[in-house]
Amino acid sequence: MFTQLASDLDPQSILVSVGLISLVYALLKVTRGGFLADAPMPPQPSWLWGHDREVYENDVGVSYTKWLNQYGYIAKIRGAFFHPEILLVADTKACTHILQTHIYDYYHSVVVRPRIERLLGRSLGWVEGASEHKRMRALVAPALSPESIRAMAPQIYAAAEDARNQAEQEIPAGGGYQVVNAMDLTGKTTLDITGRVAFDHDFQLGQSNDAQTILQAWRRMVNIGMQWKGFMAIVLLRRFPWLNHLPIKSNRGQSVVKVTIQQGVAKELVVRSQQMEDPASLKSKDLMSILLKANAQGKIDQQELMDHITMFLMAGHETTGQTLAYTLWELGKRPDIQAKLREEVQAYPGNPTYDEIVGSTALPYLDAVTKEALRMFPALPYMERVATRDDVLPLQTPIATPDGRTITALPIKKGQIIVLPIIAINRLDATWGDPMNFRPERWFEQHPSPELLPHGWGNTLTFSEGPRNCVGYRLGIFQFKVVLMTFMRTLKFEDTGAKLGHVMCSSLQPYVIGQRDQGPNIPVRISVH
Ligand code: HEM
Repeated sequence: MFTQLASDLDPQSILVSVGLISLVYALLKVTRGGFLADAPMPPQPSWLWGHDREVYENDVGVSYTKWLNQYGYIAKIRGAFFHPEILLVADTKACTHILQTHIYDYYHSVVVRPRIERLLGRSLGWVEGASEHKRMRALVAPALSPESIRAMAPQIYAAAEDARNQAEQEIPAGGGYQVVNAMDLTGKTTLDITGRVAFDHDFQLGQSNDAQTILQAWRRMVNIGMQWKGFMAIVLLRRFPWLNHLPIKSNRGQSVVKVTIQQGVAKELVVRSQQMEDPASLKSKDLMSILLKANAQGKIDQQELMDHITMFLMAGHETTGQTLAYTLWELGKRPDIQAKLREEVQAYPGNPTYDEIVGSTALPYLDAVTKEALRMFPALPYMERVATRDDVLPLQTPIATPDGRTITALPIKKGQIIVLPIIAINRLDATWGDPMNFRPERWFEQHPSPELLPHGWGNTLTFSEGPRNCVGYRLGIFQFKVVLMTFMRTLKFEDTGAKLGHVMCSSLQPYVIGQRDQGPNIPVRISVH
């Protein structure tokens, strides 16, 4: 009966009772003020929503960027329902402290971790603690090394060319054009690449049943998360983590993608492995061989195998596909940049190797467009952590306290929630000058303040930094460049005039303003050049 009752509840219907509970909570327990007194706070938070509602109602990152521009590289905000203060950290030294030197003292927060588990399982993005994390990372990292990506290159080029040819065939002949959702085009291309290079699985350019089921399940989940109830779910789960364990609809809905993958393509891969003569002797360094071998040797059980497949299928394609879609949109709005990029890639003879394409010398403008796209549109716009012990954050840029002192370090308490707003860090005025301008040329210039630049790839925080940075960043960048180059050679992208809004729903999600209920969409006009 309890299960039935709980499953009928959605975040909106429990709002009133939760409001009352949180009021009692607030009266019984001092949950704010005090420890973060030295950090500046934007004025006038709502008594019930704190600053959370403003963050949600603005475009992704806009409020964080505004506050950090205003107060320096540290600020604190109030969370909804009397949540203890949340610390926003953009200071480079503090980021490095959290993400590199003290990484294992900062766990994914109570909102993030159970969500990752429901979405993708107990794989690398979920695991905590030095020894388990290092074990999983050491298991999969060889599949994503430069050596492995060199071996994948022909398949990545083949998949990109197949996707481009298919797109060309769908364009009406005789100088016609088609309006497509760039998210669909790039999403199925990167899913196809991930299937081929990591799992030796053919998603038939997004047309196979497996591909359709996975893409549709993800889209349904994102559509729900993009609505008001998605915001409510996040603030409620953060305030009342025990809600994570209730079988409410919004929690169960997040498992659909994982279940779809694990009952479909992952199961099929496992069955295939059971038919192999001796998986323990597999020599290949592709992800599937590494996982099957580890399973056959008893190093990982079948559930862990399934969870790694799920994590890598989704993390491997969704992030890169999204950034590519945003790039096609920007290039549609900026024909001058598109023409310059096309000129460079068309002049390049043949397909560059991994080593030629990965640096900035063989195709410098492609490299600059890639860095600019990843700076402006980080697929994961925020990271949220919780301190597992009392700590002191060192600061690169001293901050002025509300009582007029200047401090160079900020003490924090165990349990402190910290948001590392990647998208805001990548768009700060003081660091980037004209951050909202898509300007690849900036990557040929001297950045104004090197000590203020993040320490992650390309001086951005897009792939995070340190021992838990994105393990697939080399593959992400390589497939991004290959697909963009392949499309640019013969396809032309133009603006449709649609105005986009952006929302955080597990990752950065675009929608056409006025059509948010229709889900992620970046309409672009596509023709043969
Ligand atoms: C443009 C593409 C990509 C972006 C922007 C991106 C971004 C990120 C970020 C910011 C993190 C850190 C998240 C956190 O700590 O909360 C991360 C972790 C991760 N990424 Fe990526 N990623 C991309 C592509 C990929 C690809 C292609 C793969 C796999 C083939 C991948 C697999 C992972 C995994 C497994 C982790 C967890 C690493 C760990 O905890 O040790 N990502 N990614």
